[in-house]
Amino acid sequence: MSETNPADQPQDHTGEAVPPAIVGRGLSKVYGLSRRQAQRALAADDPRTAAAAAGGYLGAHDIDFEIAKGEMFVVMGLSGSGKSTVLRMINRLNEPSAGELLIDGEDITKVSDQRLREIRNNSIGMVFQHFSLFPHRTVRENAAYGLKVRGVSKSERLEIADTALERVGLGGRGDKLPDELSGGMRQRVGLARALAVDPPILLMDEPFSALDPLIRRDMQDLLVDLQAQDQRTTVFVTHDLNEAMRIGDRVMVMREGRVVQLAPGPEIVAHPADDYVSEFVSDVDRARVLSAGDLLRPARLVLPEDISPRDALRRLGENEVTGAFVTTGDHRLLGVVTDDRLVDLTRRRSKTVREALGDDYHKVKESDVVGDFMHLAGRQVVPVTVVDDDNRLLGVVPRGVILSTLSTVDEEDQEVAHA
Ligand SMILES: Nc1ncnc2c1ncn2[C@@H]1O[C@H](COP(=O)(O)OP(=O)(O)OP(=O)(O)O)[C@@H](O)[C@H]1O
Repeated sequence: MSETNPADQPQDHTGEAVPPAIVGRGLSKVYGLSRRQAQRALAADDPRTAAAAAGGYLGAHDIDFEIAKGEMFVVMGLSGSGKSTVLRMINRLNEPSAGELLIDGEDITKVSDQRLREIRNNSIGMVFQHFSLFPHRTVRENAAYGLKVRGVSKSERLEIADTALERVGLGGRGDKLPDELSGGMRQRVGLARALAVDPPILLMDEPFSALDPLIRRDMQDLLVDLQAQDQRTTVFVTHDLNEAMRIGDRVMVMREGRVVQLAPGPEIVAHPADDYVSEFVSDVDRARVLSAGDLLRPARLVLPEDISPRDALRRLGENEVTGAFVTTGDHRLLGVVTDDRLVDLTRRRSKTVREALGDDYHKVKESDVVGDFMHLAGRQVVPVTVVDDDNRLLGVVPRGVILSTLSTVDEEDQEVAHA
């Protein structure tokens, strides 16, 4: 298993570390056995077999994760891998057989039933694949349902519901009945119902899996937009790695009740932990998932702006390259110089490389996806060049790295391609 890699310790505006929103430690779930029998099975050398021998089923085993506040955390795996089991342990719809589950530091496996109800009502919203809307109530009333349960007055809850419907693109449709809407729109009502309550944590169990691909994509885009605005701690279950990539900050890949990899999507694509993960990765459109930042390599040669053409030529020779970047003292990119232009300058006895600066290179930002610039790679003397918002040079994406990454060649060959 790859390193658990909890989200980089997030900090608030004062630089204080912010504790994670949800922590799972050693979480296991055995179905069909008493707690005592389950714990006996979990203590065995082979818990899966022990659980089965006792007439139970090991749904999830020894799961560890930390979910940061505001993170979109995706749980992904094949059917039956234990995704829903893990999700439902977070609000104890599934009672964990072992382990701790902390929400804002409080272990909810130990709280009273009343406290659990409070946490479920106030802190955790849930969206399912089938939203089970009330067919005889209007879209607005359906969206307001969670607020009704919380005792919010009618006028207030209908107003909040309208705002939520607006946010999911259903403004003006509040008076309709659910069966007057398409499948995709009904899912939007379900989402509006969850948003109306505004829970700090949202659990989503395959919410888009029943939708046609195009509508599904729209819903993913909508979720990404909403998430950019709300930064709500969200746990999203899916069996589709492309969906996981599109929406997730990090992805936890599950197989047979265990975690096989937990990492940001691009890292999973670049370094799948095993053959099971590789199988998922082979279906991913890497060019749309990987960004310049994921393929970033150090620039081979960076020269200061006050270097003489003669010294610059010598450095090119020493480094066996035909071109180099020229930057200011604070790393801002001024341009590139090539050996032929430098030779020209030395002949003219020029003192500075500034006259030789060219701009025949392609600049991208770290977040630009490879698919948007890969056609430009290799057309220029220097590789695709990555800069930050202040035009500071971050590095390059060599053509060989792009080609080898997109064609799943391993890292060693990438280095050869880079050289
Ligand atoms: N209540 C239950 N009793 C017995 N076994 C169960 C129960 N719920 C789930 N399981 C089993 O536990 C395993 C994990 O189920 P889970 O629903 O978590 O998988 P999943 O990855 O979410 O799959 P899917 O995408 O099909 O929902 C499955 O083999 C399932 O049959």
